Amino acid sequence: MNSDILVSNYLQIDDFLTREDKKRLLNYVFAEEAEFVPTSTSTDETNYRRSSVLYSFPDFAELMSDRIYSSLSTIFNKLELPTFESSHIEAQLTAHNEGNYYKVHNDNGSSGTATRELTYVYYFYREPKSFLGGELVIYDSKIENGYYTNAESFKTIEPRNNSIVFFQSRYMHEVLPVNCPSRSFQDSRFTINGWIHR
Ligand SMILES: O=C(O)CCC(=O)C(=O)O
Ligand SMILES: [Fe+2]
Repeated sequence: MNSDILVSNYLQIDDFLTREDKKRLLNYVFAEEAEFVPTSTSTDETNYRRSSVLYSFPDFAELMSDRIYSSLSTIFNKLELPTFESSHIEAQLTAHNEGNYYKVHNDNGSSGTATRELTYVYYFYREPKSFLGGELVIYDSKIENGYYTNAESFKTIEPRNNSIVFFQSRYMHEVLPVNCPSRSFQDSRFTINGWIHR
Protein backbone atom coordinates (compact mmCIF):
# COMPACT_ATOMS: atom_id res chain seq x y z
CA MET A 1 0.00 0.00 0.00
CA ASN A 2 2.89 2.32 0.83
CA SER A 3 4.81 1.48 -2.33
CA ASP A 4 3.81 4.76 -3.98
CA ILE A 5 5.33 6.91 -1.23
CA LEU A 6 8.35 8.90 -2.39
CA VAL A 7 10.56 9.52 0.60
CA SER A 8 11.90 13.08 0.82
CA ASN A 9 15.58 13.67 1.24
CA TYR A 10 17.26 16.68 2.77
CA LEU A 11 20.76 17.78 3.66
CA GLN A 12 21.64 19.92 6.69
CA ILE A 13 25.14 21.36 6.93
CA ASP A 14 26.27 22.88 10.24
CA ASP A 15 28.68 25.82 10.67
CA PHE A 16 27.95 27.05 7.15
CA LEU A 17 29.34 30.59 7.58
CA THR A 18 32.38 31.61 9.57
CA ARG A 19 31.71 32.99 13.05
CA GLU A 20 32.79 36.43 11.81
CA ASP A 21 30.41 36.41 8.84
CA LYS A 22 27.52 35.18 10.96
CA LYS A 23 28.14 37.95 13.48
CA ARG A 24 28.36 40.59 10.72
CA LEU A 25 25.12 39.27 9.26
CA LEU A 26 23.29 39.48 12.59
CA ASN A 27 24.47 43.07 13.15
CA TYR A 28 23.48 43.98 9.61
CA VAL A 29 19.98 42.57 10.09
CA PHE A 30 19.50 44.45 13.38
CA ALA A 31 20.43 47.69 11.59
CA GLU A 32 18.01 46.95 8.73
CA GLU A 33 14.96 46.24 10.93
CA ALA A 34 12.97 49.17 9.45
CA GLU A 35 13.38 47.77 5.91
CA PHE A 36 11.54 44.51 6.66
CA VAL A 37 8.02 44.19 5.21
CA PRO A 38 5.22 41.68 5.91
CA THR A 39 5.36 38.57 3.69
CA SER A 40 2.76 37.57 1.13
CA THR A 41 2.38 34.42 -1.00
CA SER A 42 1.96 34.06 -4.77
CA THR A 43 -1.65 32.98 -4.24
CA ASP A 44 -2.29 35.92 -1.85
CA GLU A 45 -4.21 33.68 0.51
CA THR A 46 -4.61 35.24 3.94
CA ASN A 47 -3.49 33.38 7.07
CA TYR A 48 -1.16 31.22 5.05
CA ARG A 49 2.09 32.83 5.91
CA ARG A 50 3.07 35.26 8.62
CA SER A 51 6.60 36.64 8.84
CA SER A 52 8.69 39.61 7.71
CA VAL A 53 11.04 39.75 4.78
CA LEU A 54 13.93 41.86 3.55
CA TYR A 55 14.36 41.75 -0.22
CA SER A 56 17.57 43.71 -0.67
CA PHE A 57 20.79 42.72 1.11
CA PRO A 58 23.29 42.59 -1.81
CA ASP A 59 26.51 41.80 0.07
CA PHE A 60 25.11 38.87 2.01
CA ALA A 61 23.11 37.57 -0.97
CA GLU A 62 26.39 37.39 -2.86
CA LEU A 63 28.23 35.77 0.04
CA MET A 64 25.49 33.16 0.32
CA SER A 65 25.39 32.34 -3.38
CA ASP A 66 29.22 32.11 -3.50
CA ARG A 67 29.18 29.68 -0.60
CA ILE A 68 26.38 27.64 -2.18
CA TYR A 69 28.04 27.50 -5.62
CA SER A 70 31.23 26.20 -4.04
CA SER A 71 29.29 23.43 -2.23
CA LEU A 72 27.04 22.55 -5.16
CA SER A 73 28.66 19.25 -6.19
CA THR A 74 28.61 18.03 -2.56
CA ILE A 75 24.96 19.00 -2.32
CA PHE A 76 23.97 17.09 -5.48
CA ASN A 77 26.02 14.12 -4.32
CA LYS A 78 24.55 13.92 -0.85
CA LEU A 79 21.02 14.38 -2.14
CA GLU A 80 21.71 11.78 -4.86
CA LEU A 81 20.51 14.14 -7.56
CA PRO A 82 21.90 14.57 -11.06
CA THR A 83 23.94 17.75 -11.35
CA PHE A 84 22.71 20.67 -13.44
CA GLU A 85 24.16 24.03 -14.41
CA SER A 86 22.36 26.57 -12.27
CA SER A 87 21.28 29.74 -14.12
CA HIS A 88 21.04 31.75 -10.89
CA ILE A 89 20.44 31.63 -7.16
CA GLU A 90 17.62 33.66 -5.66
CA ALA A 91 17.67 34.91 -2.05
CA GLN A 92 15.40 36.52 0.52
CA LEU A 93 15.96 37.23 4.19
CA THR A 94 13.17 36.42 6.62
CA ALA A 95 12.36 37.03 10.28
CA HIS A 96 9.84 34.90 12.18
CA ASN A 97 8.72 36.36 15.50
CA GLU A 98 5.89 35.53 17.95
CA GLY A 99 3.07 33.57 16.28
CA ASN A 100 4.70 33.55 12.83
CA TYR A 101 4.48 30.51 10.55
CA TYR A 102 4.27 29.32 6.95
CA LYS A 103 1.65 26.65 6.23
CA VAL A 104 2.15 23.67 3.90
CA HIS A 105 3.30 24.70 0.43
CA ASN A 106 5.84 23.92 -2.25
CA ASP A 107 8.17 26.50 -3.76
CA ASN A 108 7.81 25.96 -7.50
CA GLY A 109 4.09 25.54 -8.17
CA SER A 110 3.47 28.67 -10.26
CA SER A 111 4.69 29.70 -13.71
CA GLY A 112 6.96 32.37 -12.21
CA THR A 113 8.63 29.87 -9.88
CA ALA A 114 8.78 26.75 -12.09
CA THR A 115 12.57 26.84 -12.62
CA ARG A 116 13.29 26.58 -8.89
CA GLU A 117 14.97 23.20 -8.50
CA LEU A 118 16.47 23.21 -5.00
CA THR A 119 15.42 25.20 -1.94
CA TYR A 120 17.97 26.27 0.65
CA VAL A 121 17.33 27.71 4.11
CA TYR A 122 20.18 29.15 6.16
CA TYR A 123 19.24 29.70 9.83
CA PHE A 124 20.71 32.26 12.17
CA TYR A 125 19.74 33.90 15.45
CA ARG A 126 21.13 35.65 18.48
CA GLU A 127 22.41 33.51 21.34
CA PRO A 128 21.09 32.63 23.82
CA LYS A 129 18.24 31.42 21.65
CA SER A 130 15.04 33.22 22.66
CA PHE A 131 12.35 31.47 20.62
CA LEU A 132 10.79 28.02 20.53
CA GLY A 133 9.21 26.18 17.62
CA GLY A 134 9.77 27.27 14.06
CA GLU A 135 10.79 23.78 12.98
CA LEU A 136 10.82 23.04 9.27
CA VAL A 137 8.60 20.08 8.38
CA ILE A 138 9.23 18.32 5.06
CA TYR A 139 6.60 15.87 3.84
CA ASP A 140 7.16 12.76 1.79
CA SER A 141 5.33 12.73 -1.55
CA LYS A 142 2.95 10.53 -3.47
CA ILE A 143 1.66 10.83 -6.98
CA GLU A 144 -2.09 11.25 -7.27
CA ASN A 145 -3.71 11.67 -10.71
CA GLY A 146 -0.32 12.55 -12.14
CA TYR A 147 0.39 15.29 -9.56
CA TYR A 148 2.74 15.26 -6.61
CA THR A 149 0.93 15.70 -3.32
CA ASN A 150 2.11 15.30 0.23
CA ALA A 151 2.00 11.94 1.98
CA GLU A 152 1.17 11.68 5.70
CA SER A 153 4.78 10.96 6.63
CA PHE A 154 7.27 13.77 7.25
CA LYS A 155 10.57 14.78 8.80
CA THR A 156 11.00 17.57 11.33
CA ILE A 157 14.12 19.70 11.08
CA GLU A 158 15.51 21.83 13.89
CA PRO A 159 16.48 25.33 12.64
CA ARG A 160 19.97 25.12 14.14
CA ASN A 161 21.97 28.33 14.37
CA ASN A 162 24.40 28.74 11.43
CA SER A 163 23.15 25.63 9.63
CA ILE A 164 21.79 25.39 6.10
CA VAL A 165 19.22 22.95 4.75
CA PHE A 166 18.78 21.88 1.10
CA PHE A 167 15.84 20.01 -0.42
CA GLN A 168 13.92 19.75 -3.69
CA SER A 169 11.63 22.75 -4.22
CA ARG A 170 8.72 20.53 -5.26
CA TYR A 171 8.51 18.93 -1.80
CA MET A 172 5.60 20.04 0.38
CA HIS A 173 6.90 21.70 3.54
CA GLU A 174 5.89 24.09 6.30
CA VAL A 175 7.27 26.24 9.11
CA LEU A 176 5.66 25.46 12.47
CA PRO A 177 4.54 28.43 14.61
CA VAL A 178 7.25 30.34 16.43
CA ASN A 179 6.95 31.21 20.08
CA CYS A 180 9.06 34.27 20.90
CA PRO A 181 7.92 35.58 24.31
CA SER A 182 9.97 38.82 24.22
CA ARG A 183 8.52 39.75 20.80
CA SER A 184 11.77 41.58 20.26
CA PHE A 185 12.85 41.70 16.62
CA GLN A 186 16.39 40.81 17.68
CA ASP A 187 15.15 37.52 19.16
CA SER A 188 13.58 36.40 15.85
CA ARG A 189 14.25 33.20 13.96
CA PHE A 190 16.15 34.58 10.95
CA THR A 191 16.85 32.92 7.62
CA ILE A 192 18.49 33.65 4.35
CA ASN A 193 16.59 31.35 2.09
CA GLY A 194 16.00 30.95 -1.57
CA TRP A 195 16.25 28.81 -4.64
CA ILE A 196 18.80 27.29 -6.94
CA HIS A 197 17.31 27.66 -10.42
CA ARG A 198 18.01 25.26 -13.26
O1 LIG B 1 12.02 29.26 7.01
C1 LIG B 1 11.98 28.08 6.64
O2 LIG B 1 12.38 27.14 7.36
C2 LIG B 1 11.41 27.73 5.28
C3 LIG B 1 10.86 28.91 4.52
C4 LIG B 1 10.11 28.54 3.28
O3 LIG B 1 9.61 27.45 3.15
C5 LIG B 1 9.99 29.51 2.17
O4 LIG B 1 10.33 30.69 2.34
O5 LIG B 1 9.52 29.11 1.08
FE1 LIG C 1 9.08 27.11 1.12
